[in-house]
Amino acid sequence: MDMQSFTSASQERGTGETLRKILSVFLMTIAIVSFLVFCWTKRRLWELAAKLPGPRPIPLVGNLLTFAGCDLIQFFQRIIQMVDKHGSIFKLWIGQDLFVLLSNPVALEKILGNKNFIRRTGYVTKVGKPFFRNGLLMSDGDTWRIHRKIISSTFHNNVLDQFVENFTKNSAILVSKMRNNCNETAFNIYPLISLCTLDVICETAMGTTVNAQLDDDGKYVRNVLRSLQLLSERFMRPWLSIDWIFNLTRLGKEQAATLEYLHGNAQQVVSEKLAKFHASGRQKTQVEDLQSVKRKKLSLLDLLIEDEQLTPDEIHDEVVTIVSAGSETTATTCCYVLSLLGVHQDIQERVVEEQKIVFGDDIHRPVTSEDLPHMPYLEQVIKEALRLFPPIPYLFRKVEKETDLGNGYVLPAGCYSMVVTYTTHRNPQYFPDPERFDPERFSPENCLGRHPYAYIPFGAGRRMCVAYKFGIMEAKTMLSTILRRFRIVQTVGGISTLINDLESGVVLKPANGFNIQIEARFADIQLN
Ligand code: HEM
Repeated sequence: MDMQSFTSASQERGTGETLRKILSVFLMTIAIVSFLVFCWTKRRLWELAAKLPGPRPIPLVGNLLTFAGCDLIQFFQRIIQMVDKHGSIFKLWIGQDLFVLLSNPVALEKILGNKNFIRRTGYVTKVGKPFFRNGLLMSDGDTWRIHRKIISSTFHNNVLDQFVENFTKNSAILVSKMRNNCNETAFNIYPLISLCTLDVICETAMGTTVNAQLDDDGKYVRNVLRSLQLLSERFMRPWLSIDWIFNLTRLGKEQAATLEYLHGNAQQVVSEKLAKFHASGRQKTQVEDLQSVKRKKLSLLDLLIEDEQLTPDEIHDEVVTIVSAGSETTATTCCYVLSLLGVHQDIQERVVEEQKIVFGDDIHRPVTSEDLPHMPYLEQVIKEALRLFPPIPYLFRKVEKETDLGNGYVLPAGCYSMVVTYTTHRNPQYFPDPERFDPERFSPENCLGRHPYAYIPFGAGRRMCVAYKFGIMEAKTMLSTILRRFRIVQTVGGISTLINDLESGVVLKPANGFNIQIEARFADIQLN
């Protein structure tokens, strides 16, 4: 190499190095400025978070390690222990996200009662979206507002009354299956009840008979039940919320196949119903006209199609959401009631006495919609069971605006609130001796003056369960049908076994099931 080319090569190297230096200074400056902007935008959140009680976080991961390696039972227990330790308002950092756990009715009212706080958390939505797509549970903003109004109108009292016939039909199948378990030592009632509520919800929501109770190994039934388990499993593993990681796992692949089948099935039902509606000349039913509702025996899907406000895809998402939201919740409610009555025989007998007033000794007469208002004590029992064991243990909302909770704590905008229903319902100020099962708490006189957010099994505010009346009516029908025929002799291990075993998946239920022993109230039950 001559001198000239050596000089120009070293000049080029020098220029390259200078450029590299300028680039690294530039990138560093961007990183520092971004970090400062990030800190600046978060400063108020951090400032207010610092004033909230809670366990000490670790930089970057926050309190995530508290839950490392937890199964669904341990996760729930850890949350309850933390409420015991830190009180009814405290914070948890999950990575960079601030969660404030609330069990205080006054604070709850400020969050759940705020009509502008309708978004749930990003995490819940991310994990739930593949299942429920854009249905009510997942949507927000104008889509949610418009859809909520439409769906609420389909749950008209006349439509609900018409569904009682369906509740009764499926309850009759349930009790005929329960006969096989009569006088056995003990059995888990959950699978039988959940197949019954699945039959009910598929028929009332979609108008399709899936015969879950008569063929529990059918493809549809297997897929629905498995899809709900998969949802719980993913929900409990935050690292699986990252789609590409989840999609590589066995769970991810199984979920994709399950959902492809379920959504395909629902799509087909929607298309067939749409075609039928168009062929019938698009006649719309007036839900206010009881006779017409009764004559047509319409499902919620039929009503949404007739309404002609939602697109076929939107209808699909809403129907899939209703099927998922409406089956396990009511099933666990009935199972808790039966388990509690197995422990509290005196209360069980009082429920049966009330049934005798309505039905006499007729154990076979189907429940009608007219019968249901005549079972106020059974309703109190259901409400008290829902107090002790709310099927949905947490409610999430994004706190969109800084909110003063009124007791020295202020929630920063951008944090998430996580309402812990289970501990909210055990506040001795509103429910003295909270662990005691006492349906008298829900007598009309005893409810007077209670804080409206002290009892929230169906949520509260604008996003409260859209179908709570449906849930109560279905539970009453099933329980009336069961309790007129069978006595719950005992609940294995009593209530403490239920409590120690609680796992918070899609719903809160004991991991080892609801193990009860039953016997026939009348000898002829073996023959009918
Ligand atoms: C005893 C039974 C039930 C219980 C305990 C229950 C409880 C709940 C709770 C706690 C919420 C969330 C409320 C919130 O975030 O504030 C909810 C929402 C919902 N529930 Fe229920 N539910 C029951 C039965 C049903 C049934 C039978 C259906 C359908 C037929 C249903 C459909 C829905 C839907 C679609 C939502 C979402 C509402 C929205 O975000 O606007 N639920 N339910």
